[in-house]
Amino acid sequence: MTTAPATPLRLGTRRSALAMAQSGLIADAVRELTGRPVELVEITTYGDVSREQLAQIGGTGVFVSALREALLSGEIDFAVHSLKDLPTAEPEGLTLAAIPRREDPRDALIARDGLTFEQLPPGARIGTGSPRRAAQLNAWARSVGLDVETVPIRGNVGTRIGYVRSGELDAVVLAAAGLSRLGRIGEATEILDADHVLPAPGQGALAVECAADDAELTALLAGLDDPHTRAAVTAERSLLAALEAGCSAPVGALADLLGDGQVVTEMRLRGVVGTTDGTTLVQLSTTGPVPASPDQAADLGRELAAEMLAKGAAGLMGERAL
Ligand SMILES: NCc1[nH]cc(CCC(=O)O)c1CC(=O)O
Repeated sequence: MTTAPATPLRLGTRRSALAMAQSGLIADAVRELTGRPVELVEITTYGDVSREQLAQIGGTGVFVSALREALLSGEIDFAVHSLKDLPTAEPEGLTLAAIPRREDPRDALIARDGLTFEQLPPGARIGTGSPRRAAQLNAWARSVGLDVETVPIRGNVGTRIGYVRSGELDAVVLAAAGLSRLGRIGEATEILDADHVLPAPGQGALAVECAADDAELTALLAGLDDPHTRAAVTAERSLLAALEAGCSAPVGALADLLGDGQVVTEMRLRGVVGTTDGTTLVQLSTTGPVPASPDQAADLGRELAAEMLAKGAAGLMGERAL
């Protein structure tokens, strides 16, 4: 008896090197898990704006929308996003079927001459387009008497590393996970401790999205889900949502599961919001029981947000990103 070859699952992806790497990883995992063929479908955006201009008006949002439209129209079956680029509100008709185990959530420094942050010389210029990174780097510098300057930059990972290689900047800060997925983590000169720089909510995690009414695919993809990662990022994103901050707000958050040897005993959630010059930070931490459900994880995020708002967090988020 012969069986017809299974119809390939269509995975929609952006064309950037990072998006292709992330989609490739998930495509491999889906093939292994289901035995089904997976084909990558490149999604481009239409209109009269160039890619350069797209990046300037906050490119990722535009691409998230394009992928989501392709999902809703049935042009593709599923899509992979960097969770940190997804707005906290989930759109009607779509579901985050899987949040796989996340990579290192921390930020990484790529500095010239192998330097670490605290080894940077006076006047050093550090490139980052993120007000969250600028706020925390400037606060850290201040606390150790380091005289450095953060400089706004844009562009994809390769472009940003290029500013250091060309000598235009002394250092840049990028997500360690993105560097790992591009095979460039070896270029990091320091992985920044979360006690100094809290990552963006959801950083290092991928989100696999499909149509909510595609029950068969939702069930297949659920095999890639990591409940611990889902709990952690749910707490981080609920903190972000409760602060009513957008994805470009100067908000950092990291949830981790604390253990006693092999046994996970509680979840800790740390959050920060600050002015980009680093003169004022509201930074708090809380712990709760290991969440039994994403809803319970979200409660921890809302609790910490309430405490941060009581300490003046709202006033720090009005500041416009540089
Ligand atoms: N906003 C761009 C973006 N979106 C996701 C990542 C890296 C991968 C991740 O955080 O999961 C990056 C690059 C960066 O911040 O260095």
